Amino acid sequence: MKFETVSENRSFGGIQGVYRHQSEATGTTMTFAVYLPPAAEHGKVPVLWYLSGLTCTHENAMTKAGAQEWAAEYGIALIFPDTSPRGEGVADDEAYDLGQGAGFYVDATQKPWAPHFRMWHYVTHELPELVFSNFPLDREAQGITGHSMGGHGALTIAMTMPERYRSVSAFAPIANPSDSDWGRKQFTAYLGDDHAAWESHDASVLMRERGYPGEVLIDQGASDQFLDLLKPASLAQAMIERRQPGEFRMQKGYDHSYFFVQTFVADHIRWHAERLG
Ligand SMILES: N[C@@H](CCC(=O)N[C@@H](CS)C(=O)NCC(=O)O)C(=O)O
Repeated sequence: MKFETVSENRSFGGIQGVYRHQSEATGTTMTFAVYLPPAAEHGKVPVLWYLSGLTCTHENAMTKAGAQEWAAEYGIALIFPDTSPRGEGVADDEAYDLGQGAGFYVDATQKPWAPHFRMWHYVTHELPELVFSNFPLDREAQGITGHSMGGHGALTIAMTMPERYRSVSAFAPIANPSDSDWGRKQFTAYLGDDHAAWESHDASVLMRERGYPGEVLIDQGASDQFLDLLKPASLAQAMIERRQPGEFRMQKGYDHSYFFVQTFVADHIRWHAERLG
């Protein structure tokens, strides 16, 4: 699989790269970022996938989360995919929470989204094939995290493929999209009226039905301006019903922004590093 280098910068002794490739999954050019820690100079390193939220590209977390310092310290690589296909021939919507920048980590089945909006396949199949064949990454040591819409992606992907994603955490995830305006509108657009498909992309439903075989770490700002849309209580309730091991932390005074993410990112990277060994 071919890709081109957009930029590479030294960061905390490692390399923060941005790359571009022609994606078969989305039929578009996709940009992604990879942070390789210094340890990657000596052999394959564990990988933490970081999925971003609404309106984001590969760049938001890469420049705002402050994750590289901790990834360097714990010897773990970071991968930042984009959040949707983009471009002139790609369907879009005027709203910030539908279309480009809002792929919701599903494979759309409905018009006009189906031809390009295949972010589940992109993030779980195509991009892994590309990065594992081209970077010194340990395929057997993958964890996944994300923020908001990306937290939804991380949780649903990890609970669907726990044998592959050996650790999972989330920052302020969209926790119960089939019962939220951050979910119903997008699932109707991308997946139609097939509520079984909705449920297979709903972290609270998946938590109730299958849970995750390891421990789960969730951080949620207690002053998050989007609490009504994120619905953390649904996920916390589902974790209790499932007897899911893990930590669900309400962080006093924190909002939804990257100031919240950058405050707790070290805890999350340590969490993954400890489990990916
Ligand atoms: N209406 C807000 C909502 C979007 C929002 O808060 N997005 C979060 C994820 S759900 C984000 O990470 N924004 C980009 C950033 O803070 O860099 C906006 O357009 O900024």
